[in-house]
Amino acid sequence: MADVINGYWQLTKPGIMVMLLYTALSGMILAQRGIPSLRIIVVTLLGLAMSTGGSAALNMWYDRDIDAVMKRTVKRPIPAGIITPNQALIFGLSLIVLSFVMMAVFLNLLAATLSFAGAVYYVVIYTFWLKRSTPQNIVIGGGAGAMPPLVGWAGVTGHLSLTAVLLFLIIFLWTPPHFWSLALYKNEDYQRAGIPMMPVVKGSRNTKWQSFIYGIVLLIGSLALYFVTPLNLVYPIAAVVLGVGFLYYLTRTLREEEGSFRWARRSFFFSLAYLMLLFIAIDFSIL
Ligand code: HEM
Ligand SMILES: CC(C)=CCC/C(C)=C/CC/C(C)=C/COP(=O)(O)OP(=O)(O)O
Repeated sequence: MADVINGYWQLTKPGIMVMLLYTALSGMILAQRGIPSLRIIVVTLLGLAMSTGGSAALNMWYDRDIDAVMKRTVKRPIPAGIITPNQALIFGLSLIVLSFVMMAVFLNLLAATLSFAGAVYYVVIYTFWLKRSTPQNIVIGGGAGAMPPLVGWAGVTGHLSLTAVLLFLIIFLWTPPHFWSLALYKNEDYQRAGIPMMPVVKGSRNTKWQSFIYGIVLLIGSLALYFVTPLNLVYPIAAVVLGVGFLYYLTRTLREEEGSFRWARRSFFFSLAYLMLLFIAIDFSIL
């Protein structure tokens, strides 16, 4: 029984979900320029947890064939035989529908629709279509993971703004260096599963260069936020320090010899710290 409960929990990709919720909360604090009401926080984050968790479950339902052949994913609940594919399908669909209804009734239709659109984007556009067909899969698919701040913003204000779009853009530009750093050292897995990730199709050198270029554009995009919404100096300082730090890791990755993945691994972990700290800096720049 405990195995099954844990299996359902794992279907939601909890680690990634927490980060997605964190970026949404950060967007909410910026939209409110302070702490929003507890009711809005709870409904928005619970709704998003259900739509992101539900779409992760549908991703695992659809990808069960490739998850079973990749070392990193073979222990997931479906390939491990803990949850059946149909259970995952019903669980994922129910969470997404419930999330939409709850947000539409208790929050507003824009937030509910954006959250639903994020789930469709991740499941249908990324998982069903792009992931198995093009090396640009995660560049375009990154848009799904960038949607939570838009949902948070809409949850608080009932509309969108240029500032919200810039938060989206920051996560969108961050996704390629985040994911490709990992894909470099998980290349064998993706090759075996036949997924056309960038390092599989274009090789590691080309992928590292592309990551570096996204890193530069990300630094510029993160600074743009400072010019569209009032923030104190903490933000641009953090954006420069973190952005230059990320570029340092990506440069070391670029310079390490073929077959060594020490800096690729470090770049992946730095990407997680980068996003967390940048969004903390946003909130510290207004509070
Ligand atoms: C298309 C977009 C993305 C792809 C393909 C992707 C891919 C991945 C993969 C494959 C891992 C697993 C690492 C492992 O199992 O060792 C991972 C970890 C992680 N990702 Fe991403 N990611 C994407 C976007 C995002 C976004 C938008 C966020 C948050 C805003 C995020 C946050 C995280 C976190 C926190 C982890 C570490 C926790 C964990 O592994 O459970 N990712 N990512
Ligand atoms: C607003 C809303 C509902 C947005 C949905 C956002 C969402 C769940 C984004 C997840 C992005 C992500 C972690 C992709 C993992 O890629 P993968 O599935 O290829 O990774 P895997 O190989 O680990 O399965």
